[in-house]
Amino acid sequence: MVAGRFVGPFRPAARLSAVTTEIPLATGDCGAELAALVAGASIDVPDFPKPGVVFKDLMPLFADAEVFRRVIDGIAAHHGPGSFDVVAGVEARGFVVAAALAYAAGTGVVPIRKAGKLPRKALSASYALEYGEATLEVHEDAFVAGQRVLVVDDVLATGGTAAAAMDLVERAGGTVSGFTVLLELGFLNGRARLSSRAVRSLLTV
Ligand SMILES: O=P(O)(O)OC[C@H]1O[C@H](OP(=O)(O)OP(=O)(O)O)[C@H](O)[C@@H]1O
Ligand SMILES: Nc1ncnc2[nH]cnc12
Repeated sequence: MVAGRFVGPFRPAARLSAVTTEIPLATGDCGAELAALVAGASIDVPDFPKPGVVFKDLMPLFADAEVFRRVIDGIAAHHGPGSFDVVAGVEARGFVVAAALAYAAGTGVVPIRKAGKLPRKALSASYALEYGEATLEVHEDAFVAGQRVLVVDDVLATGGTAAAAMDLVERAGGTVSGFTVLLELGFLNGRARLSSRAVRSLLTV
């Protein structure tokens, strides 16, 4: 695998003009191979969802069977068997990562949902993110007391979403074992806000 090259059948350059093929050396917390996979399968979309924001689109990574499998298996291997009891994922893109990782690791998955979607009594946390504000919720009985919860998402930007998600996990009785994302926007300093947590990103840009 060469950093910056697409490894699967998906070739966004043929479909999307926004793709950048000159990708700088990829670095992250889980090794050069996983960093390169994420770098090679994300697309920068300027001014989405509002002017000034460069949106990191990871849909090509999810759509490429080989890249998706290698990324999910790589996360599972990095954490090691038995290092967490359940995966929690943040709606919506985090669900894709969370469900696949839970399946690969042999655990269950707890969805942390946007407000108003859960049918039973839920805990809420409101927060700001790079391009707006939102509220997350989790069922109050989502976790067995002390259950080790690996929280996952696709992107770490300001850290507002991650902080709210982990706060909810702990208020619901879980013990956060870590927070893992595919892609971190380092210039937004989200990691500093999560300094008491074990944060891992496959790729930091
Ligand atoms: O670090 P932050 O600044 O909080 O931003 C990161 C969050 O932003 C995106 O979610 P979004 O709310 O856009 O939801 P989506 O997955 O439904 O698109 C992304 O999936 C993260 O959850
Ligand atoms: N720039 C960005 N790209 C994709 N997802 C995000 N979530 C917050 N900021 C983001």
